Amino acid sequence: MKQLLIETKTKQYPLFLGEGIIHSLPEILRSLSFPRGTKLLIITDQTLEPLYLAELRAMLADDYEVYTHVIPSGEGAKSFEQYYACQTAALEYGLDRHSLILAFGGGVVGDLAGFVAATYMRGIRYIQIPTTLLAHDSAVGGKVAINHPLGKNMIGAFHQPEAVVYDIAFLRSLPEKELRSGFAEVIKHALIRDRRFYEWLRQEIHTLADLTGERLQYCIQKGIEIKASVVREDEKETGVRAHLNFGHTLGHALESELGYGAITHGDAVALGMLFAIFASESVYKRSFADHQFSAWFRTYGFPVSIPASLKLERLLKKMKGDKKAKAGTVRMVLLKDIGEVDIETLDDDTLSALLCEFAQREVG
Ligand SMILES: O=C(O)C(=O)C[C@@H](O)[C@H](O)[C@H](O)COP(=O)(O)O
Repeated sequence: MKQLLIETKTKQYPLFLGEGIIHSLPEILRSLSFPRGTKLLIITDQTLEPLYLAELRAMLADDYEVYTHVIPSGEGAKSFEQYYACQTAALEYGLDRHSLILAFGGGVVGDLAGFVAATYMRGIRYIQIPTTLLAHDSAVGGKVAINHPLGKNMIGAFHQPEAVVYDIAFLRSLPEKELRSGFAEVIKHALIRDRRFYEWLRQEIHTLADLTGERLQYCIQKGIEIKASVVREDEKETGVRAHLNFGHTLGHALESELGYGAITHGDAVALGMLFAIFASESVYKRSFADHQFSAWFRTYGFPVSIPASLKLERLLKKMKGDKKAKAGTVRMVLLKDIGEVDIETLDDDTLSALLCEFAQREVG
């Protein structure tokens, strides 16, 4: 089992990474140095419940009074209704300020359960136990949130977990679309900070089928290290942390416009990255050979053009509501070079023209 340290201004916590490490969860929890309460609430989703919940519950029963709460699977569960149901469960089970929440699942469970932990009795401890590739990103760094029909992750907090326990054995049973979704964030991490890792990806990962064994573990570890280095510099997104939003300005608008869950987060971010690269070429007057990126992305099955059903004006409106926007003006993360990004302010006319051109471009 590997142990990485996630350090932020307010907290340091371990990330345990390995195959089959879920079976060591009781020992891992005992090794953590916070005062232990009596109650523990596992929040998970309907897909994971029949596969693992009974085993997980039994594993922890010697150390805790274990309670469980199951949410529907999918992005739609990051809703106010599900958040409220989690809070009701926590109150009914009598969780107190010393209780612990386990977020057992992918990004949706992690974001929702983390936000429940951030706000229950003004904040209690929680552990992230990611089960997807996407969660190599979302489980690290303490961003927790639910969605609003008017925008993705609009209601949330920064609340760091006590630990992240990442058992890559869970990834074996991931459906292809979930693997692809997580891989988009791996590509993002490479593009924003690490040219050599980007080159490695282009050489080694030709199809999603290559994402197994040592290659998969390398992608996860590199992604986590890059994410951790950004969060170490800037925990609360006052500066460089916004770079992690590369591809997300359009990506989040797509998710919200299509309806949460209609497109995976990673597919939306991948298309958002293609748009960001397209905009970067125009703003920085340089060429990244956009068509090559589109062709590369297409080999994994990512969408490369904006669905014709979407209205560009509505997408623009959502992009203007992005969290990085200032006084209604969009600030997008753009690619200066492979491994280097910056934030640029784009006025409405420029953004609108770029989006139209992007939507109409020929993808060979
Ligand atoms: O951790 C971050 O910071 C990120 O921006 C990582 C993103 O990949 C992730 O999707 C995040 O939840 C988006 O944050 P948001 O603040 O734009 O909602």
